[in-house]
Amino acid sequence: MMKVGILGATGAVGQKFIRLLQGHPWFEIEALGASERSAGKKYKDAANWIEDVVLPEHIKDTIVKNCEPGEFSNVDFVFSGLDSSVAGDIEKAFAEAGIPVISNAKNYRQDPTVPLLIPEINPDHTDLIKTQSFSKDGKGWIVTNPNCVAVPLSLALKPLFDSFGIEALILTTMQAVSGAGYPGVASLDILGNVVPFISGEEPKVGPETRKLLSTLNEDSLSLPDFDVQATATRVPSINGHMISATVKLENPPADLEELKKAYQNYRNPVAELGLPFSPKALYNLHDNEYYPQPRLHADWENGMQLHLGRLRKADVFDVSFVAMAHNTIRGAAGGAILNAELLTKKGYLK
Ligand SMILES: NC(=O)C1=CN([C@@H]2O[C@H](COP(=O)(O)OP(=O)(O)OC[C@H]3O[C@@H](n4cnc5c(N)ncnc54)[C@H](OP(=O)(O)O)[C@@H]3O)[C@@H](O)[C@H]2O)C=CC1
Ligand SMILES: N[C@@H](CC(=O)OP(=O)(O)O)C(=O)O
Repeated sequence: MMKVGILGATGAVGQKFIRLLQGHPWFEIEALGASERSAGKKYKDAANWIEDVVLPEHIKDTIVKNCEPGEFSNVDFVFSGLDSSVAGDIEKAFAEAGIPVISNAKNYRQDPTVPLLIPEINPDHTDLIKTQSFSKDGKGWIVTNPNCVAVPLSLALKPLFDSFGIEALILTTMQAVSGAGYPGVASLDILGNVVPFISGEEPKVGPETRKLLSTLNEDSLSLPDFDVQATATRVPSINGHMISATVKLENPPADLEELKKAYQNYRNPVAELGLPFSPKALYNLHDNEYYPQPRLHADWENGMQLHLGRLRKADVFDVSFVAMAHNTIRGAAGGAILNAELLTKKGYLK
């Protein structure tokens, strides 16, 4: 068993890590960290537990630590669910101290030496770790998972990108309230309502999607140059970010059957590795035109599946679809755990 620490353990994503790591066959929680507001307290007193399962007994009385590397000397690596206002400095300090960091925060996603990782899309990007110089002995490094919209979007685009090439896309997101953390969006803003803007969200979607779909040559990435126009909205669903997208392709398919085949024939590059958090079926192609729906489908395959619906030839551009995935599982903590599993199989974590 590897011993793991969780930075930002009291937050929405930190709590999801605690929940998802219960009974994990390879990783066990050794240490929990948060701000100085929480440090020194028992976890049950520091965190406002919002998961819909009982707070695990052995976590309740664990004393929360400050997020300082010296307090995490017993761990093999840390997951970070830190607020991005502090994640940059803290994650760097851990990597410099020789502790690998598997992060959810946005701070290092565009660093050219840091893998922005989705195992089913770009598992070879893990080799960028060798180009990092956080710690002299190479033991400390950072790997990030993408924004919770870039995750379902890139998964939905990958088979299209490989089969037909992408020229441009236009998308609108419908993002669940859990994406804003806790307490998040004020109830008077979101109940019975839609808010047509999420601060800072739209500019991340294009660059992260292009990095995920880039090719690793030697020790640097060569990025595709398709344009992305995103509109990010907040809707009153609890979990599951939905995206409506229309895509212009370089070589459009002849018909809908050829389009569907691109998904059906997509070879998941990590399918054979036996990673515990891998969904059995990566893509769920819904034929029912009323699906996918966040409330019905976000939890399928333990929240790790990508749901696709309304797949059709478009009137404007070439292809339209709706994509949906669980934002705090596939788009955050679950995605990070899957990343750690891949990094274990590849020998980066031991
Ligand atoms: N929610 C989502 O769907 C997704 C979130 N993310 C990213 O994950 C991260 C966490 O998000 P979320 O859980 O929603 O945020 P929360 O606000 O719920 O949690 C933030 C965490 O950071 C800790 N923290 C804040 N300030 C400090 C500090 N100065 N030193 C140490 N720890 C500190 C908090 O501790 P304390 O309780 O003591 O204040 C808390 O544990 C963010 O970077 C977010 O952008 C990524 C993908 C999806
Ligand atoms: N901004 C996302 C959640 C998030 O934290 O994104 P990022 O990890 O890119 O900061 C949302 O509101 O749904």
